Amino acid sequence: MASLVLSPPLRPRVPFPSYLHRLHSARSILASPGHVNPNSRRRGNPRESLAASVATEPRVVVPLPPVETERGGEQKLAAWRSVRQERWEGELEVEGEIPLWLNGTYLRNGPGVWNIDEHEFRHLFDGYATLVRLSFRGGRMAAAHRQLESAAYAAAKRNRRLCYREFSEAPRPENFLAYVGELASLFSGSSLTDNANTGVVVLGDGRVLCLTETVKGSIEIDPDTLDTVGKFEFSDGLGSLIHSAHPVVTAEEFVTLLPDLLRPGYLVVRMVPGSNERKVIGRVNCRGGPAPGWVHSFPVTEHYVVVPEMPLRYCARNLLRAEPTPLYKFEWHPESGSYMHVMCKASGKIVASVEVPPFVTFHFINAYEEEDGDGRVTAIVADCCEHYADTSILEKLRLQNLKSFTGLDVLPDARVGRFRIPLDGSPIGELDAALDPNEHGRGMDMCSINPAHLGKRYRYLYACGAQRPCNFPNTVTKVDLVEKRAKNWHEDGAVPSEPFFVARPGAVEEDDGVVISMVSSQNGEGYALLLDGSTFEEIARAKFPYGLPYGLHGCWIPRKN
Ligand SMILES: CC(=O)/C=C/C=C(C)/C=C/C1=C(C)CCCC1(C)C
Ligand SMILES: CC(/C=C/C=O)=C\C=C\C=O
Ligand SMILES: [Fe+2]
Repeated sequence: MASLVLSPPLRPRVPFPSYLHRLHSARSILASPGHVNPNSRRRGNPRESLAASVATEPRVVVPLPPVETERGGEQKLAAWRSVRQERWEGELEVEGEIPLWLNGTYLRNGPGVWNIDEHEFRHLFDGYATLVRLSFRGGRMAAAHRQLESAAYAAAKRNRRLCYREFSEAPRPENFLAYVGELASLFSGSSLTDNANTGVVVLGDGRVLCLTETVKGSIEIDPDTLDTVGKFEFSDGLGSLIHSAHPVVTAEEFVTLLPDLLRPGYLVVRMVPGSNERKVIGRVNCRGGPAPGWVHSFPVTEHYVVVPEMPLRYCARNLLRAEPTPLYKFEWHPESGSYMHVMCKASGKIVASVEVPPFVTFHFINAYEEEDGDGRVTAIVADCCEHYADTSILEKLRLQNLKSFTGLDVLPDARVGRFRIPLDGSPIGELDAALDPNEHGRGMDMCSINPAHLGKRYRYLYACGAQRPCNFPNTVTKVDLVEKRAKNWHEDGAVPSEPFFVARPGAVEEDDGVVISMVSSQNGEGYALLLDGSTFEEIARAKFPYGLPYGLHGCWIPRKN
């Protein structure tokens, strides 16, 4: 069994946090008889307030769990296996050179625990939120890993069963009365999960939030300790239960969309630093369908918010079901049309609403305004990771499918979908591939850009692409939207997470910086990978002492001094 003592012990050249070698790790608490909670057989309502559930656990050194092995002793990819670390911290040995200017913290959130005892979750998006941190200073790298103490996670640990509705999983009511109670709690939102497993953002005032698609799953954390601070309470009484998992966050504002399932549409809202109050910028009424389209993310330009209306729409009936449907809480309505709406940020007025070809996307990449010779904005260009209007990608993200790669090429094709939304009153917008998708192996998701280009013209995007055959995006790709070429990083059998671009302070070129990704490698290990943003050559990697589960989105917090 591996142990967490780094060998040989590293002697910091620059002061590092003193907690680096105080470690606490435990695998699958929910499966470990040693962790049976005395309350675990408790009946009644297992849901509780987040504040009550925030636990401060003792820091003790315990051995690392053995890396799971397949029959015959061959080690397995950790990406889709639960890797529980209630509290782990350590310095990582670096191969290569970390630029001395890289000074700050990269935080990544994502599902990382997909079981409760013997019960294995169904879908990638069901897993309990897992934070991994990389701290860079003076060319060195330290790391930390913790579970987020959401009420959903705390209740699952305490009761050893699912207590809240996750993306594809719902607690099974024990009888008809309990079922009626469940329905009532669904309308109040109390049965929805607060498992904030999708992203992590830094507000302009420095507060750090983990987020998911339920509004109650907005949870503040302390980036230094990864402690769960508590639920982020919005003080505005806007009342929506769900929002986009990806608000657009800058030093000046937090902008997000609140889908309205009763009167199909979206509220576009804005919150400023230091406040917990979202103010309504405006409202978009849906043009099609029985319900709003899923808005996992949306793009903005300097002056406009773009509201996508996909034919993959929320479905009230599916929300009420305990059993998953083929598209989970959603339904595909191609007949309802697909639209892109553009709202002026200053006035809340809708300046364009055009019909576009059908599309399926989780992630918008960026958007910008096109001007004519007189500086008048004539169109909005909005780019996304587009799945050819094929919803089967949702099914491909089931854990059973992710875990059973047979060598067949089963990842559906994806492209950089580029919308052109005219602002001259024409009713139709365009959607085309921004470059030949073969440049990135016809895989495209989990994207980032240089944040200095948010809402502006830009040339480069970073994302995960594909080296086929594969069942999941397995490359890190840099796309040059001007040359229409891509550079691809790949390692056999490895699964890299979202490449995250960090600009060099003082940089002039858009791609002057580094790209960080966390890789789960074929042999069961996990490492942080640094690529040069410009050449896309590997500049450093640093191995974790255990395998890393897959994670979703990250953020960068520069060090202040
Ligand atoms: C991880 C990720 O990308 C998406 C997570 C989405 C979640 C947890 C969605 C949850 C939902 C419910 C539990 C009920 C209401 C609808 C919806 C927001 C999809
Ligand atoms: C990981 C993923 C899609 C991969 C497709 O190729 C989507 C994640 C969505 C949530 O953040
Ligand atoms: Fe996402």
